[in-house]
Amino acid sequence: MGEETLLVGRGLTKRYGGVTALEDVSFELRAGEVLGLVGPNGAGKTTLVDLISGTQAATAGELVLRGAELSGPASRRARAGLARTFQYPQLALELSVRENLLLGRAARRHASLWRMTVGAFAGALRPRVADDVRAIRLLAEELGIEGLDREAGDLSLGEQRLVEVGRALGQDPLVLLLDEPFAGSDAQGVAGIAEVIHTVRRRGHGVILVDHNVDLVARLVDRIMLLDRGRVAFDGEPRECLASPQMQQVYFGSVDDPDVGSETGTREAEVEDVRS
Ligand SMILES: Nc1ncnc2c1ncn2[C@@H]1O[C@H](COP(=O)(O)OP(=O)(O)OP(=O)(O)O)[C@@H](O)[C@H]1O
Repeated sequence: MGEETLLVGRGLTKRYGGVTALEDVSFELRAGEVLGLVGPNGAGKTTLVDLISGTQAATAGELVLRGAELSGPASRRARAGLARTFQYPQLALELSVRENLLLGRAARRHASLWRMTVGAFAGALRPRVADDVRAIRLLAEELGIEGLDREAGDLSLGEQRLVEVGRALGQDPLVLLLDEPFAGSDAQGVAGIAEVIHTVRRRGHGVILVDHNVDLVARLVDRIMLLDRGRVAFDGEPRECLASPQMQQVYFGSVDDPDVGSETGTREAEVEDVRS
């Protein structure tokens, strides 16, 4: 793991009217690091991912990516090196798997879908298309994505997730934000997504992985940040996090129950069982 600081968040706060979704959250993601973000429903995990990706504007706080302020709309942040997936995959359902993956390759180069469309019509993309198509064939092989000509709308939820994660990897992100990527995935999907996480780490870039499955997260990440009601309850080594009183308190409301494993084991079984 590299020591270089990749992304810093300071004092991030988000209020929706009277609801405080996130309160004074600070964190650091180092180059080559995978940070797990866990916490019960409503803890603020998706809100944090939204604030980082620019999907939502922060009420307060700042973000710094490789020493430069990270701000503005999601498209600008994508060009700066951020890629994300959503809790509910957001593919262009009428396009093929190949075309969806191509969108990822193009997103880093173009300011917006609008400019991308104009660019495509103007022929600006043409010289790169052959390279992109080749790269996508390799990417699909690596992740176990089959049937590149299928319409995205015909895919199962798990397949859509894998394509969305593949599309995000195609952006060659400095920071990849994955919001519950395993839900609805079968074993092959989980393996493909884990491969993406390892690839980003090997490149010396960073991943923030949100998931309910604490056990699975603990096996894939270098560090875990536990959120509880919008605040950071724990930030440290996965094993220490699993054994921490904060973990017991947040998930069970008691520090006496030592059996976090059985709870997370149940969730893992859900991942295995939800075949799509
Ligand atoms: N658009 C919104 N308007 C009002 N409140 C919101 C909005 N989005 C999120 N919230 C609230 O902010 C809090 C944090 O929500 P968030 O979705 O970030 O939690 P989460 O940890 O991702 O939960 P889950 O695991 O269920 O996805 C919750 O209380 C939620 O109801």
